[in-house]
Amino acid sequence: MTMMHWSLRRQSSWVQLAGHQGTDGGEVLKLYSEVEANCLDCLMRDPLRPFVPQYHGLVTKGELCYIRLEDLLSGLRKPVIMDCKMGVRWTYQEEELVKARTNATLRSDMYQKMVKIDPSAPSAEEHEQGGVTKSRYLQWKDTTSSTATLGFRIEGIMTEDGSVQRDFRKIMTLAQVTEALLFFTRRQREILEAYHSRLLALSDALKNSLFFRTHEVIGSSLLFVHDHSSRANVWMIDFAKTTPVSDASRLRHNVPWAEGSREDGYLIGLTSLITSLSQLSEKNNDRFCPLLL
Ligand SMILES: Nc1ncnc2c1ncn2[C@@H]1O[C@H](COP(=O)(O)OP(=O)(O)OP(=O)(O)O)[C@@H](O)[C@H]1O
Ligand SMILES: O=P(O)(O)O[C@@H]1[C@H](O)[C@H](O)[C@@H](OP(=O)(O)O)[C@H](OP(=O)(O)O)[C@H]1O
Repeated sequence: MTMMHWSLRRQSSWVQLAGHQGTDGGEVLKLYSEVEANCLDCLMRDPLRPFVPQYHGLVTKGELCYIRLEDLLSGLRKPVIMDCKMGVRWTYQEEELVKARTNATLRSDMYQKMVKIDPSAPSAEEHEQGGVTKSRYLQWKDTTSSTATLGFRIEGIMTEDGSVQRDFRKIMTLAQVTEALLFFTRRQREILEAYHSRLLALSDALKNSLFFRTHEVIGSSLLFVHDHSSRANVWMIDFAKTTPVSDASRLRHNVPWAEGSREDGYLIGLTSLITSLSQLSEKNNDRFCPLLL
């Protein structure tokens, strides 16, 4: 499979098909989720459609049902990929917090992951119990990365040799984001400018999107993809936790989250990315690869 899985745990949720002759390219199949299928249905009729992989409906294979999606890596040679998890509250929906309070199961796997990253993160009580609740773990992840402050975090980067770097979770400042973007693009101005333009176009489309106005977007990513031919594109992916909001008139997407507000902070993240890319796209910026100037 050429697609990248940041989470090996979920690899089994995906199937990749070869492109058929006479079609535009390959398709990938993602394990069916009603929430995600509903979102993709709406998105195919929304101004955001050009920013989302084309959705071709459902297919059943054996006992499992899958969502058919355009393969965003189709036709690219040695693609370089960056997955940015968007929003100030990337991982948890409000109802998950409520559930977690009533059913505070201790997770030893999450405790282990926490200790591996920072042995001093769990409290004395959590150390004693050898476990943390899921909501505690997810909130800790959000607040110890740029998620809570910059409204997004870089989950991982796959370079053209296929190796995956996941050392970006501790990034907290815009200056560190800029360094990561320079690493990701290998300082190629054309690619940085292409990403910048694409994000500005996305920002416009979001303003006109009924889908965006009416949905709490949680756990969604922007997938940045380019290859050696300097083709560069950004896509919105993963809508498995994106849900409609009944009183949508109050959703702003650009304010911090307070419990009950259902705000996701998606636009805070987009603005951070645009700010960083616009600084790099400035004409006189001297941080590009000299050969490519
Ligand atoms: N349409 C697509 N074409 C090619 N690759 C894709 C496509 N959609 C997703 N991917 C790849 O698969 C990865 C995981 O996608 P996604 O987030 O939708 O799945 P997930 O199973 O919910 O994973 P996660 O646990 O990372 O949230 C993305 O980072 C990307 O590399
Ligand atoms: O990326 P990490 O640090 O390994 O942590 C996982 C990640 O936050 C997933 O989003 C989450 O699944 P959901 O998105 O489905 O909540 C999963 O919970 P899980 O183990 O309960 O599935 C976590 O273990």
